Amino acid sequence: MESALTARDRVGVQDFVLLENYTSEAAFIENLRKRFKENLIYTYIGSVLVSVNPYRELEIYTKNHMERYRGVNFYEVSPHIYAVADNSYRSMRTERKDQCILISGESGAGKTEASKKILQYYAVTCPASEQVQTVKDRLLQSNPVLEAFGNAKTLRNDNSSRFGKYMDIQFDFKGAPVGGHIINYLLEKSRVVHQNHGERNFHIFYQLIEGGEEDLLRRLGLERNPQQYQYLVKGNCPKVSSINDRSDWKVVRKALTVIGFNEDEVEELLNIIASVLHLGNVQYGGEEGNASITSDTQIKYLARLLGVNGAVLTEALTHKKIIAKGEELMSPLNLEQASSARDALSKAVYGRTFTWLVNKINASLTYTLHLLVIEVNRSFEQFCINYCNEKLQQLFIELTLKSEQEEYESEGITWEPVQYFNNKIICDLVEEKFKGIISILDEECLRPGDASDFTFLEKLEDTVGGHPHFVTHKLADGKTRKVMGRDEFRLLHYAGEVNYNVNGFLDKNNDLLFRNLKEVMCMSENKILTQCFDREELSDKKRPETAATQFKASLAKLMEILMSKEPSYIRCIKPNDSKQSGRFDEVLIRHQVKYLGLMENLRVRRAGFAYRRRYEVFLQRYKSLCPDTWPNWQGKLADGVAILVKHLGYKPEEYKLGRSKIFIRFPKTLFATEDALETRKHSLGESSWHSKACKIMFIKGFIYRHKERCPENEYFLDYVRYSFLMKLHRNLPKNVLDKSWPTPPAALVEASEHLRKLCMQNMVWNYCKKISPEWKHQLEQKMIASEIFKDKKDNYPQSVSKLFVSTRLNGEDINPKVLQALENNSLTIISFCSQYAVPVTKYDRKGYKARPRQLLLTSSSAIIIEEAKLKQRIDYGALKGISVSSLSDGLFVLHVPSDDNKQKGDVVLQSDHVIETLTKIAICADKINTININQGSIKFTVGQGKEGIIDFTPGSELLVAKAKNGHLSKHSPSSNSIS
Ligand SMILES: Nc1ncnc2c1ncn2[C@@H]1O[C@H](COP(=O)(O)OP(=O)(O)OP(=O)(O)O)[C@@H](O)[C@H]1O
Repeated sequence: MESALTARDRVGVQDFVLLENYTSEAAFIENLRKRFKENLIYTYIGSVLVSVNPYRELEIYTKNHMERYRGVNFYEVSPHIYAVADNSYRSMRTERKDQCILISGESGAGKTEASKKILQYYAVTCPASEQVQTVKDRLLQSNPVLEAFGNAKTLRNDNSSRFGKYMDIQFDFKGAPVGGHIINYLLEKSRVVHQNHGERNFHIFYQLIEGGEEDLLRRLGLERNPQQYQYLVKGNCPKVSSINDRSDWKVVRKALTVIGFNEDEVEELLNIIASVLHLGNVQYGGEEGNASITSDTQIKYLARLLGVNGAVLTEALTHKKIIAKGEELMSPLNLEQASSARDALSKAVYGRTFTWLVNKINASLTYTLHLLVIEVNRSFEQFCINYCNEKLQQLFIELTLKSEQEEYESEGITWEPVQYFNNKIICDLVEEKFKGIISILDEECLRPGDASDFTFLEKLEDTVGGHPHFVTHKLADGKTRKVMGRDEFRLLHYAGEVNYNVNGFLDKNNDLLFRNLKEVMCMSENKILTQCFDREELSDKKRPETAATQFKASLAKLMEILMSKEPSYIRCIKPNDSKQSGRFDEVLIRHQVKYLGLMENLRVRRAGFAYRRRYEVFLQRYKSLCPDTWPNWQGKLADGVAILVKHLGYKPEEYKLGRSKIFIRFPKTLFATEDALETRKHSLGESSWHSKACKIMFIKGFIYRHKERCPENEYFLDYVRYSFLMKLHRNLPKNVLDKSWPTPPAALVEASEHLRKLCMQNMVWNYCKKISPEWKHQLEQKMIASEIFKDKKDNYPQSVSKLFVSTRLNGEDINPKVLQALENNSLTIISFCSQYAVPVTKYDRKGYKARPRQLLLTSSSAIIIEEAKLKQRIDYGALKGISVSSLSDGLFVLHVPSDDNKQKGDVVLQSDHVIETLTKIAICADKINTININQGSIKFTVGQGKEGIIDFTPGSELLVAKAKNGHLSKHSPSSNSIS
């Protein structure tokens, strides 16, 4: 890390703990921005890796890069995901402690990509025997399969994981991966039956339809058209440009084989996928309260694909089994109930098959260490995920604090308490027994009577209504009420407020499948489904656990696992919502910095000291800065460091010496030391060269210096060349305007000139590469202004440093509404469009200032409005010319064609930004070469063929008067009078 400290102004700091102003969110974001601009997507907060999605392939994941990070200390190389992967792996091997890598961030932030990068790193760098190679292959191949069944296109991410997963990789004592395990949390099953506009169902459905061979589709009774399937048309988005379903199908099909699925299993799996599509097409008709299935085509396919009896399935899809007075009765379902029973079956079949698939993959391998937190935008799931985030944040802060505290303790440094927000209060609000939101939800789901989402909300108000982190519409103050629905509750999470709509909470929490549908599935002959629907479930009279309680229990288990491991963290950030590379949307990023708790993390990490290093590392790096430690320190390491920092003038409050490490409190102390080292390196380099050259024929070389290169002068000439290059290296021009260049020795004049040109080309190239489109446009306009006005108009030089403001006179984008309102002469519009307009003043023939006018520019014409009454449209194409004086005034004349009798004559205008205004008009009107810059006077047409003249005379103030000769006379400050 130290290697890049010198470039910190341009590329920011590689570790946020080195930010001087570490409590400032603005400084944090600025640092991210600087690095992102340079394609540096990774930055540390201590050992936490912050990663910003580049949305483009970067050349930083090659085998060479992997090699660079292998076995190297964190701080010796620039931040990278490979450093985290390698560090965890080495800690596991050397400290014999289980490791885990936690990856979090919102949808599309890059979690899946991050986990793949880690897997690839291990696959390439870990040792492997032949047997291990199989595990490695399976490990990598499980990804496309999991993604096909668990990922979908959402508005935020074309390949969004719709389940949370925890992967565990096991390594043997030699460090080779020998196995793994995946736990999946909360698959978003509702996606199987419904998708929001612009979103898709899980990828596998489209892959099968697009890529499946003809006879396979025939067997499954499927058509090659996703529009035919009710479960695939809801989002109205069957095709996605970034996804190739056909080739993905091939990848998945092959991967299934690699991870050990035989042909029969694949066949059964695809039967299930196809049957879900057929289920979606089951249509109901019949009278209200008595649903019947309108066509038996689907049932025929379903019976075959699911291996069930068609008639029994039909009955189960239209009836519900109830037990009255010990007798079983079949009660008909109405249309709505039947549709939701059908959808519940589809969700259960797909959800359980997914779990089966994950277990099957688990059986085929034995492997890793990370958690991906999904982000779902549906209320109940979002509630669960945010609860999970809240727990992870709690763990994160606790563990960071704990490890800081432990380090201080082991180093014998007094711990200074850190103020931080403890989110236990929010975790309790959600999970506490009897009193927490989950308990209240379960109670409503299980109690007899008419429980509904609304009674749940009321119960919440009664029970946790007074909690400082809980609000509902009823309990809120007036302001909050305006942004809350009556069917919502709001939680004040550590990361901010979130409103949850209670609709669907009870249903999703119950996640019930009618008993008779379960019975049908238990009778299935499909081998996968027989494992998914266990007959024992039918005899178990106990109610199955609710979804929230299951989730809470699995989270508790997860926390236990994580607590027992050494965690590493990767925090992923999404730079914009449009999946564009190079776009840094500050508002969105600030939200994530908050949501991920990064400032809190930095505060805790920076609480005491910004920087710490082991004595030997510190001494090795900086020993040349002190005569006592250079070239080698022979005594105790701690004493060497003490002498070194004393020599460097560190003040006592700037550092502490622990048992094996030095702790430096402020980044500026480290930076100053680093800068001193840079300077020292140059002088060291020169002096060693110098002494060598002196020893060998230096004087002789001097005497022969003007001769051709020969044995007598070669050392001398090399030395001269070396010192000139070193001098150049230290004094290179800083930017394209910096024309300084060290004087070369006679022998290097030509080479120096070549270098100077190369250096300039390079700077120009770099400058052009970094130029934004807006800045390019600005420069182009400035160039045109220079062509027109340089050395011709007195106030041109003052305009050079002032930026042209795009909103002042924007040639384009005039809102059509504005134009329309202008046609109607509506006054209010003037203020509305003021950002596009420049106030101008008209001078009438008597020389009085007339009422102010607005000049609006559009791409094809200018419109002049005078208090919204007078409207004149000047067509740029027809403009005869533009005249302006050579003095410093802002007066100018637009000459309009005299045969246009709608015009009242030429337009005389005044602008405070005359150079900018005229440049922009000249560009729009294509009149760059025909601007008349007049010395004495300008003629203009007044209308009906009459002429007026404006005389310009230099003066100390602006004055317009009607002179005796009838001309308008304008005293304009000359360039001399403007200081
Ligand atoms: N390091 C990276 N290099 C290049 N592109 C990336 C990188 N990380 C992410 N991306 C791009 O961003 C997209 C979204 O990333 P990814 O699927 O990993 O997000 P996610 O956080 O897992 O989202 P979700 O929670 O929705 O699953 C990827 O498909 C890829 O195009």
